[in-house]
This record gives sequence, structure tokens and C-alpha cells, in this order.
Amino acid sequence: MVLQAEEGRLITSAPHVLVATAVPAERDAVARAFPGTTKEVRLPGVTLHRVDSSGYDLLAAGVGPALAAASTAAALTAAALAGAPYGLVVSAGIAGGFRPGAPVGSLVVADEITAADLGAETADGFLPVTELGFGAVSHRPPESLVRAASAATGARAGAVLTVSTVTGTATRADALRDRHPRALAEAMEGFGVAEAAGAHGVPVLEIRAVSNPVGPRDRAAWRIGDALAALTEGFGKLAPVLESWNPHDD
Ligand SMILES: O=C(O)c1cccc(C(=O)CC[C@H]2O[C@@H](n3cnc4c(=O)[nH]cnc43)[C@H](O)[C@@H]2O)c1
Repeated sequence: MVLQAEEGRLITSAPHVLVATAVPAERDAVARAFPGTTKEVRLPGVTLHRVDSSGYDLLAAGVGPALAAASTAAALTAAALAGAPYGLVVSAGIAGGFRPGAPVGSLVVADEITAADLGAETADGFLPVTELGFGAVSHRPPESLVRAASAATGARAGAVLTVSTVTGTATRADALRDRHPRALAEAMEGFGVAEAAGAHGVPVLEIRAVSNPVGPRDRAAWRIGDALAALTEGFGKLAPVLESWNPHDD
């Protein structure tokens, strides 16, 4: 933790971290990792849950990359205009896990956040937007942070895909695996959160607890309660890492 002098006083500067989940149940699972209570902070376009006496703001940013990006950008802009910009954005929640690397109940941390369906379908297969001459399809979280997060939480490190459509067939799961052999999980927000963070020059991390296998749709088999419990436990171990991480280590 950094100590700074301000008007002759020494103050501790807690990290200012924005944690973006998709839904309130995931936000509340993250909140349970902290001893303090939260208070609501209403801003234009978003409502934050600020964890008392910490540098953490929790945001249920919405499902899917577009709403997640819009909500995250609104929170980042509000903080920057208030003169208290975030130093880190964390995309957190549940996810589908690719077998055998990411079984249900396990944790995954992204060393690569990749938009898996942002591009064009052609007769010769899928082309990412980058091959069409536009934008980006991947963001890379800081290596030192990924390593430390993985060591502290036991999360496996690998690619986490962002999709707009949840995979529901073995054929689609195989196609994603072929295109992204390093993929451990798929979820729906990471790339949107990372695009917003990138636009503000803020580093991003993504951590996911696996609620279901990626493959044939069987919503009844999703283990959401177990995944939310793993998310709470994992975030409890992650928080000290975020607090001691030095962005200049990378
Ligand atoms: O119904 C509930 O109680 C409940 C509690 C927490 C979360 C949910 C969600 O439905 C969250 C949707 C969220 O989950 C991610 N996700 C999970 N599995 C997959 C998957 O196989 N493929 C893609 N995304 C997945 C995703 O990020 C969604 O936003 C419900």
C-alpha cells in the first residue's frame, strides 16, 4: 500500500478499483468477499456499490459486451471527472468452462481477453475484425498481475473468450476450441469491459468462476450457486493481490 503526503499528513492510498460484473447476483458475490458494508452511489447511467473503507466500487454492468462497455465507460468517466480515476478495472463473474481445463466450480483468470465472434463469416470461415482492417479483438491484462492473481487464488490462467451468444452445441464449442486452443472459458462481458478500460488507459483483469461446461445447452445443469461461492472465495484471496500490485512491475 502506498503512503503519500497530503497537506502535511500521511495518508494511505488504497487502490481505486472498479469491479464490473454482469448481474447483481455476481456483484453481491464479490461484495461478500469484503468485511465492510456497501453504499449506493448513483451516477449518470450507472449505480455503483461502494465498499466502505476500501478502494473498491462494484458495478452490475449488464449482460453482454455492449452494455458492459457502456456501463464501465460511464463509471470510468465519472471517476475521472471527479478527479479520482480508477487504477484498475476487474471484469468478474461466472462463465462457461472449456473441458478439460476449466471444470465447473473452478476459477479462471484471463491472460488474454478475446472477442470470439466480432468479425465476419465468409465461405472460407470466420474473419476477425482485425483482418477486415478494424479495431482490436484482444486485450492482454498485465502479466505480473495475472501471475500473482493465479498464484493467490489457484485460478488457471488462459484465454477467456467474450461471446454475444452463449455456446449451446458441441459443434460450436469445437469450432471455438479450434480457433482458440488456449481458451479456458467463455463469458459475455470481458471484452466490452476491457475496451472501456483501454479507452481510459486503465489496466484490466478478468476473473471468472465456472458455472457450466461450454457445450450443448443444459441450463438446469448450471451450478450457479457453487460458482458464486467460488467467486466470493476467490475474490477474498484476490483483493490483497490487487492492493499490493505495482503497475510498474510489468
Ligand atoms: O439465475 C441466476 O440466479 C443467476 C445468477 C448469477 C448469474 C446469472 C447469469 O445468468 C449470468 C449471465 C452471465 O454469465 C456468464 N456466463 C455463464 N455461463 C456462460 C456460458 O456458458 N457462455 C457465456 N456466458 C456465460 C455470462 O458472462 C453472462 O453474462 C444468473
